[in-house]
Amino acid sequence: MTTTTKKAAPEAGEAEVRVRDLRVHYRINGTEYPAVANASLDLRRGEITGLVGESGSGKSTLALSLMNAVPEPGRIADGAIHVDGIGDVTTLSAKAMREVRGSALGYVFQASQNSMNPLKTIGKQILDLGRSHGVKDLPALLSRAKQLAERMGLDGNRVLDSYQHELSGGMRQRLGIVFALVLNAKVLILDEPTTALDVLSQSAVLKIIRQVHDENNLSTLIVTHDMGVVSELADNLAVMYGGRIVEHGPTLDLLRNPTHPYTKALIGATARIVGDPAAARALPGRPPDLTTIPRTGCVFRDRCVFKTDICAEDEPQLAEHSAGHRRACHADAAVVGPTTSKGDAS
Ligand SMILES: Nc1ncnc2c1ncn2[C@@H]1O[C@H](COP(=O)(O)OP(=O)(O)OP(=O)(O)O)[C@@H](O)[C@H]1O
Repeated sequence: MTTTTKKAAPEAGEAEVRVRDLRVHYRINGTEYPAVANASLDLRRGEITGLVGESGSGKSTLALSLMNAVPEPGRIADGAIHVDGIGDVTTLSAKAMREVRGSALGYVFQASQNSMNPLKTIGKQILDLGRSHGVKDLPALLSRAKQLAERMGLDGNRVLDSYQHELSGGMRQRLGIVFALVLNAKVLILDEPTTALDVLSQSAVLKIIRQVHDENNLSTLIVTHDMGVVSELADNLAVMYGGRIVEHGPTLDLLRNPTHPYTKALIGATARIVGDPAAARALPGRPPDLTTIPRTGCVFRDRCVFKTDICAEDEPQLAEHSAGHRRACHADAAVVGPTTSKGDAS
């Protein structure tokens, strides 16, 4: 007789989500182009990971893949995404995926503040969410939603009785986070969670995200093009360019010792990190779009001040540079960092 033992949930620091060799394609005019290529990333229990990079680098596509929710004309072409207790989400049926979305995997998509149901109050939408996931104690669910809304600085009773059009963009963005957390998801994915907020509300909401993350020992991924936003919040940062993760490591280590020229340039362009807006330097050039991402060699080489001949021929692979710090670059790490000159983070 065989006995099955339920696998224990991961301890703090263990990987709850493991993305391996992920490739995601979009089809444009009959041709498939990779928006994410060879991406491998762990989301660890108790840690906030910031996924940063300029617009178009593939961040949202990677985040959507974690929910197996890449829209047409996109598809996950290769790789695996293991979520603890669920399995490889790339192989789950649509029905199984619907069950885990929201309950195990909480998500706030970009612009989700515009995607609430305009015909139902927020409270009714919370009840619908609960029913669709088989929640028995609906009053308890509403009370948790109210508490979370209050944590987000909102008037709980008022927002639950409101329709979307009665709420500001900032209020809706906070409510998006409430929806993501109300079913006790263990993995939280936030795509640009604070873009509709002014700077003060932004930092208040980020603080609350950190508290709720800590209290519930979550594995959290925050996607943003604004390195300043996540540098104060995330435990580790993954930097994307041209669909690749080009550097990944503990936040402080990465900010002090960037080992990829793109990370270094991003840091130098972020006034909040540099400290002096006048010293922040915009990145020269523009990122590639899907059709112009180089198919061979390093995707960043056209904008790289450290490029050599090999960069046109051979794509650098993400490899360990120091404990927990990975980079994909042919240039010597010591030549790229640390950031000390004017305009760099120091
Ligand atoms: N539905 C789609 N059809 C075709 N191409 C797409 C689609 N969605 C995204 N892309 C392309 O895929 C690439 C990656 O886009 P993605 O939105 O993942 O990047 P991002 O880093 O999240 O950027 P942003 O911060 O602007 O959302 C971009 O070149 C984008 O134009």
